[in-house]
Order: sequence, then C-alpha cells, then structure tokens
Amino acid sequence: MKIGIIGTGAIGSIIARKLRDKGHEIIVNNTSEPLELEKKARDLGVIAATIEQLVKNADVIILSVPTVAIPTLSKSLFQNVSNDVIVVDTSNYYPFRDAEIEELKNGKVESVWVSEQLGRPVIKAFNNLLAESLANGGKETGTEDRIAMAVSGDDENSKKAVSGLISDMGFDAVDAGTLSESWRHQPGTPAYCTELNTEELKNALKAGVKDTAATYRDLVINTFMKRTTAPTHEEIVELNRSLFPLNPKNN
Ligand SMILES: NC(=O)C1=CN([C@@H]2O[C@H](COP(=O)(O)OP(=O)(O)OC[C@H]3O[C@@H](n4cnc5c(N)ncnc54)[C@H](OP(=O)(O)O)[C@@H]3O)[C@@H](O)[C@H]2O)C=CC1
Ligand SMILES: O=C(O)[C@@H]1CCC=N1
Repeated sequence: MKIGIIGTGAIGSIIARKLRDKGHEIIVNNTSEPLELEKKARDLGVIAATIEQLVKNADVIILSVPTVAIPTLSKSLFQNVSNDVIVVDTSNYYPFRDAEIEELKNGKVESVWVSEQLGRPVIKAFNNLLAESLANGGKETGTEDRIAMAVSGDDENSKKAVSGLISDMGFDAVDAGTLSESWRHQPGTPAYCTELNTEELKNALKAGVKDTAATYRDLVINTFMKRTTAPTHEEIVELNRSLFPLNPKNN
C-alpha cells in the first residue's frame, strides 16, 4: 500500500521502517526544512514529501504527532482527500505535555476530538504500545503470546486494512469497537501499555473504566516524575500492569 506518515518521531519512524520492510511504499513529512526532511527520509529508506503531496498520494495516512500539534494542521488539509483514504490517529493525550485542552480534560474521547479537528473519520491504532514494544516486540503471525494492539473506528473495512498493517508490523490486532468506544485503549486503562496477547487484550478492553482512566494516567506520570532517573521500558509496563490487579500478566 501507499502509506503517508505525518510525524517521524519515535512512533512514525518505527512504523515507517517496519512497513517499508514489508514492501509498502512509504512517504513521510515532519516539521523540518526540506533538506532535513530529505535526510530523515533517506535514513528511514523512504520518500520525503510535502504534507500536501503526502495527503494527495497516500491510500493510508498515519498521523503520528503530539496531540497539541493536531489543531495546528491546516483546516483544508483533508478537503480534497477521497473518503476512501484511511486516516489513522496514533496520539495519546498527556495534559502535562500537551497543554490544557479543555474538551479532552472534560472527558471527550481523544480520537473523537482528533476526528473533529481534522473534519473526517479516523481509525485509532498504534497508541496502546510503547515505542520500545513497537520496535522490538513484534513476532510472526501465529507465534505464541504474540502481543496484541487495539484498533477502533466506525468503518469495518478501514479497520480490517489497518489490522493488516498491524500484523505486518508483528502484532495481532484486536477490534476495540467504534471510535466513541476508543477510550478503552487510552492512557490509564488496562489495555494501555500492558503488552497483552489477544485474549488478554479483549478482556482488558472490556474491563476498562472511563471515569478513572485520567486519574490512573496521571498517577503513572507522577510516579515517574518523582524519580531522578528515567524509568526503563520494563518498569513502565510493570507499573501499568500493576494498576489493575486482575491483569493476567501481573507477577
Ligand atoms: N512514544 C511512545 O511510546 C508512543 C507515542 N504515541 C503517540 O504517538 C504520537 C507521536 O509520538 P512520538 O513519535 O513519540 O512523538 P515525537 O515527539 O517523537 O515525534 C513527533 C513528530 O511529529 C512531528 N510533527 C509535529 N508537529 C507536526 C506538524 N504540524 N506537521 C508534521 N509533523 C509534525 C515532529 O516533527 P519534527 O521531527 O520535525 O520535530 C516529529 O517528527 C504522539 O501523539 C504520542 O502520544 C503512541 C504510542 C506510544
Ligand atoms: O503516547 C505517548 O507519548 C506515551 C509515552 C509513553 C507511552 N505513551
């Protein structure tokens, strides 16, 4: 497929490399000047494009930027993009990092808000695994205990297509329902950054509680901010798992 990735940070870069390796044609954009963007694209082994070229030429557009950057995208960016083009949102909202966004602080489902900002439907995916899991946790289809990733949205065919890309990256995809249900894999839920297999993730998605998610999200951040050293990947996964006593992967 022809895949446009907006944002070449931790997540955009990992997705670009992995899907390139699976034979997809990847075009990327970020906020850098053209020469720097070209260099980034060369390093990733993909093609650089302006954001306008990218949205014009991709079958799937993966938006992988901080939440706070989403309202800064041009309101006309997707105006002439066909409805057949799938837009995927990888974002997670962290108030301490992404500024105060009243609607999100008041509980609006994050990807519903993103969809409203862009003025078109989105599929939510690639948000409930840490960069380290995405980079190194992938396994071949059918491998025992393959890590699963949640995918939500309102169009079944789009979810199937994105699930195929998730599998290409080495993960099982679990359909988490409609976009309005996608809070079930936001930060602070049992499905978030807990590295579960398919059955476990299905149960974790069911067990989520919307009203407590923001409190758990902030508890994790505050716990790590009190430390003088950065947490390891294992420590982040362990703390997220420990928030939910029923997590089957708790020690
Ligand atoms: N890190 C993680 O473990 C995970 C992160 N996420 C979510 O995915 C998203 C991306 O995360 P991550 O990769 O870590 O973020 P980074 O900060 O590493 O990268 C953000 C990227 O977005 C680009 N960018 C910002 N604004 C724009 C814009 N207006 N137009 C084009 N590009 C833009 C930046 O460009 P430039 O390079 O020029 O600065 C950069 O390449 C976030 O919403 C995050 O919450 C989801 C799962 C896990
Ligand atoms: O979305 C994010 O940026 C965060 C970082 C740790 C997990 N997800």
